[in-house]
Amino acid sequence: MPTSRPARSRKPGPNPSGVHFLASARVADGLIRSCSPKPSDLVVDFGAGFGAITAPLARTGARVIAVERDADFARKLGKRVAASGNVRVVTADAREFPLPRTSFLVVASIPYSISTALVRRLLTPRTSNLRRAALIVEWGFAKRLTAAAPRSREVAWWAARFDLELERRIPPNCFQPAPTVDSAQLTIRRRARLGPGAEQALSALLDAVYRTPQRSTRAAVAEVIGGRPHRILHACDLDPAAPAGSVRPRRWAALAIALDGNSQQLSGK
Ligand SMILES: C[S@@+](CC[C@H](N)C(=O)[O-])C[C@H]1O[C@@H](n2cnc3c(N)ncnc32)[C@H](O)[C@@H]1O
Repeated sequence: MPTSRPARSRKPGPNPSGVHFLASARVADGLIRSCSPKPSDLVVDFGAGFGAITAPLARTGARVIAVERDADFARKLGKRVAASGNVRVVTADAREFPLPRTSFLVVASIPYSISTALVRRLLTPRTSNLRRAALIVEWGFAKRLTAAAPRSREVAWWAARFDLELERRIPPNCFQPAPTVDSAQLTIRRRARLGPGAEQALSALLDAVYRTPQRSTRAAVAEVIGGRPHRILHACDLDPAAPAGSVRPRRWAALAIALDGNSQQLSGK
């Protein structure tokens, strides 16, 4: 896996706060490139700090919302980006900031302490308008989210509807001060939205799977659809005998789409 050599970006100055600021312009650029924001896009930077990501984001011409909880950081960032005209700095907690009601991107080096809460807000709701995200997160967190067979129903729900990819390792020396852990660039891309019927089927499948992940795929699916699931499992190329918890979440999404299609055919829709 490639690592990124740090290329210094604008220094934030003395840092008694314990916050790990991104100090690599190359990492910031890579993050932005993977979302390729256009001037018509709305991009949110959560935990914007002094703008290591906000400032290069502003140069893409996209509309940028920089959310920062620390009022002093937010004030300094506001001054830094005042001339750009396309950045709104908001002093707020990222866990409560109202998410955009239209399609949006997220490019951010998020505070690791709120990673789960933030990703939950972005990926759990059926109505989420998130289209794409590039996040710097703790290495272990990125590994958990991108595991082929997630350990929890929650992560499987995210991975069934979004492509979650661990793009690259980001070493501690890309930050100032350097953290004790490795970080990662996590890229998130929404797949085609499921219809309401397929989403309901997916939710029921994941409930059944993660209640007893070690039982067979055949048993888990039979619980949801009743009767014998052999034909649909075969059609979806799923091994009936494999442990349900070993199946990739995107395969559950494909099965949910097939189940929804079957029920629509049966009801003559
Ligand atoms: C890892 S630093 C990243 C700063 C900046 N994005 C950078 O890359 O240099 C995380 C930032 O998130 C801010 N922060 C911490 N908790 C937050 C929260 N709940 N909501 C919004 N910002 C938060 C911190 O003040 C800090 O500026």
